[in-house]
Amino acid sequence: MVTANRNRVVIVGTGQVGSTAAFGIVTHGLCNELVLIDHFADKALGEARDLDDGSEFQDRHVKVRVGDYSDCKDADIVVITVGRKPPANSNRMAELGFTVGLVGDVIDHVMASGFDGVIVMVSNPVDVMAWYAWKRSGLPRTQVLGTGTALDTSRLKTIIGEETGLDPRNVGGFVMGEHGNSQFAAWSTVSLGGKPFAKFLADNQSRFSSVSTAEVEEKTRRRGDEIVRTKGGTNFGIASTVAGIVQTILWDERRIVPVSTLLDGEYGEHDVFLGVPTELRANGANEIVELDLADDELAKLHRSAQIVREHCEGLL
Ligand SMILES: NC(=O)C1=CN([C@@H]2O[C@H](COP(=O)(O)OP(=O)(O)OC[C@H]3O[C@@H](n4cnc5c(N)ncnc54)[C@H](O)[C@@H]3O)[C@@H](O)[C@H]2O)C=CC1
Ligand SMILES: CC(=O)C(=O)O
Repeated sequence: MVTANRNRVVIVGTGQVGSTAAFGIVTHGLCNELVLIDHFADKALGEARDLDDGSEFQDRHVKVRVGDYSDCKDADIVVITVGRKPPANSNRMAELGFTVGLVGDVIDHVMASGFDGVIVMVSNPVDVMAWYAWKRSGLPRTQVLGTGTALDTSRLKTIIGEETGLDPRNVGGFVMGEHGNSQFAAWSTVSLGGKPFAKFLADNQSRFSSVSTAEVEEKTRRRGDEIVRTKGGTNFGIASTVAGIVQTILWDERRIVPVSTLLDGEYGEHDVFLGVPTELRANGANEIVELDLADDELAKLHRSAQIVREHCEGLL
């Protein structure tokens, strides 16, 4: 449960993703204190100083400082972004061997501090790492979540916005499953201006004849790879996603976000973390919204579960 005064967020890993997420948290003034930890203490120190130097021009002062694992004891949220920039032409599951040792070490240090807040996992492969962090930490299910398909859902909306020329915030619905190649757009949930998206396209053939759901879905799936290819990693989209999740939890906003959370019977799945719409509260990931997915969508969710579960095997 977060403290009433929304006191402290810790980010472990201050590379491209961690430092940009820190900037998002600072610019939105989400907490009183932001503590940065990195394997290279000088890197965290430099980022903290640089972030704090904008204090005069921020709406609210968030004190940013470098810290160590003892700072996790009283933290409300620990965000984990350790890893490495994704290699070109790789996939997220291929990062498992590199990341798992780092994440295990981080979880042990965080828990040794006496931490009892919410872990937000970002490191890839995020669904596997969130499950591993949940198991390894011994924390309740609500207190460990991954960013899941929250970023992919935002990407889907952005791409629909690009294709139609409309504001992406007109789009409702979810990308679900693995934050990886087996993710899927749950088209039965996707709407534009309140109309099912497929019906919206059919009703506006003359304007949007070139737009297809298959193409939008594929562009969404490939968006991360495209950005990695062009600039060597992704940071802004995920940073906004992390800041949004942190805000929702810290301020007990109760937004429904497709974070990666433990399925314990929902959708007929057990013991696996996947991106599904979940109500976020001050204590983390609460009720999963169990949608009436179409049969083909449910089959895709099961496929994602199978892939994620296979990669969890043997990690403990
Ligand atoms: N879930 C998602 O949607 C996304 C996940 N990611 C993932 O985020 C992770 C980080 O990516 P980048 O920031 O681009 O990499 P990066 O290489 O820029 O930063 C990684 C940072 O982690 C630090 N680090 C490594 N081991 C550590 C340890 N044991 N303790 C403390 N710090 C440690 C490094 O010193 C470095 O500063 C990767 O796993 C990447 O795949 C990236 C974008 C989106
Ligand atoms: C790197 C990654 O996971 C993404 O941008 O989707």
